[in-house]
This record gives sequence, C-alpha cells and structure tokens, in this order.
Amino acid sequence: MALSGKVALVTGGSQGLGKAFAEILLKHGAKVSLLDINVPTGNKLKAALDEEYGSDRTCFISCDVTSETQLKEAFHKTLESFGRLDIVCNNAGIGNESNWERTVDINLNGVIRGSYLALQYMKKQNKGQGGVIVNIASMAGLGPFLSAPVYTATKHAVVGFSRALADASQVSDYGVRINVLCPSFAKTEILETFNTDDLMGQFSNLRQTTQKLLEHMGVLDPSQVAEHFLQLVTDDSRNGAVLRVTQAGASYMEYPKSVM
Ligand SMILES: NC(=O)C1=CN([C@@H]2O[C@H](COP(=O)(O)OP(=O)(O)OC[C@H]3O[C@@H](n4cnc5c(N)ncnc54)[C@H](O)[C@@H]3O)[C@@H](O)[C@H]2O)C=CC1
Ligand SMILES: CCCCCC(=O)/C=C/C=C\C/C=C\C/C=C\CCCC(=O)O
Repeated sequence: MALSGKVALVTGGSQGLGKAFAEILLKHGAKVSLLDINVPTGNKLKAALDEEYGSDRTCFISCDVTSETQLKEAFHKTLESFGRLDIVCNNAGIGNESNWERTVDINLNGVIRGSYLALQYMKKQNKGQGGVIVNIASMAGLGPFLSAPVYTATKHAVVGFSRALADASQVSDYGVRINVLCPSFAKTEILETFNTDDLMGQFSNLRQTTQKLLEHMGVLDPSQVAEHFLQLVTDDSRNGAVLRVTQAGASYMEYPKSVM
C-alpha cells in the first residue's frame, strides 16, 4: 500500500509509540487522526505536527477507547475531516495489575472495539475501499511476562483475536488486512509502570526481576519500532502476520497452518 493520500487513525496517539507511528505515516504522505485521553499532550503534538507537515495533515480527537460512543464518534469525525479511512492502529494500552479490569477494558476490549469499527468503515461490503488494521500487542503477547499476568493475558488475546479476524476478513473478502506488532521494551512512559507500586499491585516484589529482564533485553527507541510498524501497513502480502520486534531485529512468528 502506498501511503500518499491515505488516511490513518491511531489510538493512544498523543505520545510514545502512537506518536512514533503517526510520525512515520506522516513522513510517507498519509494524513493522521490522533485519538487519546491525554488532551494537553495530544494538542501539543498536533501543534508541533502542524508546524512540520501543515495543519491539514492531522487532527486530534479526545477519545477514551473504553467508550464505544466516543470511539464511534472519533471514527465518524475522522471520515468527516479527511473523507476516507485506510489504516487503523489500535495502540492505546496501559499496565495496571491493580485495576486489572481497566487493563482488560483498554488493552483488549479497546482493540476489539477499534477493530470492529475499522471493519465497519473500511470493508468493501460497506462501500469502504479496503485497508489495513495494525493491532499493538507486545512480546508479552508471545510469552509470559511474570510481573504482569493480566497485561500478558490481554496481549496474548490481542494476538489471537487479530489472527482469527484476519482469517475471517480474508474468507469474507472484506479487503481489509489485519496484522499484529509485538515489540519488546521501548522507551516510553509505560515503563514507569515498574516504578509505581499502585500499578504493579501484588507483583511489586518482582521489580528487581523485571529490571534484570529489561536490562537483558534492552530498550528500543520508538522510531525503531515504527519502522517495523510501517512494514505491516505497507506490505500488501501480509495478513494475519505477527511481527516480533527486539533489539536483535524483527521476525515474523510462524504458527501451524490454520484449519479454517
Ligand atoms: N513501551 C513498551 O515497552 C511497549 C509498549 N507496548 C504497547 O504499546 C502501546 C503504546 O504504549 P506506549 O506508547 O509504550 O505507552 P505510553 O504510556 O507512552 O502511551 C500510551 C498512550 O495511550 C493512551 N491511553 C491510555 N488509556 C487510554 C484510553 N482509555 N483511551 C485512549 N487512549 C488511552 C495514553 O494517554 C498514552 O498517550 C500499548 O498498547 C503498550 O502495551 C508493547 C510493547 C512494549
Ligand atoms: C506492564 C508494562 C508493560 C511494558 C511494555 C511491554 O509490553 C514490554 C514487554 C517486553 C517484554 C515482555 C517480556 C517477557 C515476555 C516473555 C517471553 C517472550 C518470549 C517470546 C519470544 O518470542 O521470544
């Protein structure tokens, strides 16, 4: 998929990986709708991006992915502002093992809400032009992250949900590809989770172990992660792909062939 003239929507787009995804899409000619609950940071980012790319290339929409109403409205506004929708990145996520119900509602339910709305707007059967969904999981979607069991569960679920949806989309001929990105640690605010007892909940005793894991695996720059995100967006041959990104490089996960 060539990105010039295409329109993307990124949840959790105010900062961190969402910001890096928006920037790489803009660099390649797309327009981007940024959705986030962090309004001051989102507005600041929009102002900075206006300087660099012009004010018609982005919009910022205050939106909580736990609200079906707000998310629907944000998709509607994106269509209204830019006239089309081609790329949806369900990226908003948190690490909170104390309020684990909220973690499930954002990391998993938010991805499901965003993916279903994306299909509704992009699938050919609804007069959409087709497109691509990239759901952001984590390496914790591929194996157990011991200090964050609920976070691990949500990210495994994002991988399973996205792979099943990709098969469903292909068999139903929606014209929409669905892929998953599984990064290792990246330098963003979510890493503060490990310094916050309230968020670690009953696993704050595992801080040292987590710190060792982090030192062992290293910390990626968001721009490195964004390069691999771009691959999932642009490579039309990829549907149901799960891309693992570490300091050592990126590799596609291999699974047994789907039984369908
Ligand atoms: N940074 C890392 O080490 C890794 C992060 N990830 C995933 O990447 C995604 C992005 O996280 P980061 O950029 O790292 O963290 P971050 O904390 O910098 O960014 C997360 C963004 O999501 C927004 N957000 C949180 N709850 C929201 C809600 N209910 N509705 C809308 N927006 C909401 C936040 O305001 C923030 O702007 C998450 O899904 C995270 O699980 C995956 C692997 C590694
Ligand atoms: C709770 C805050 C989350 C921090 C951001 C994040 O998702 C970071 C994840 C980094 C690594 C996950 C750690 C362990 C996963 C365990 C094994 C994966 C092995 C799978 C593989 O293919 O190697």
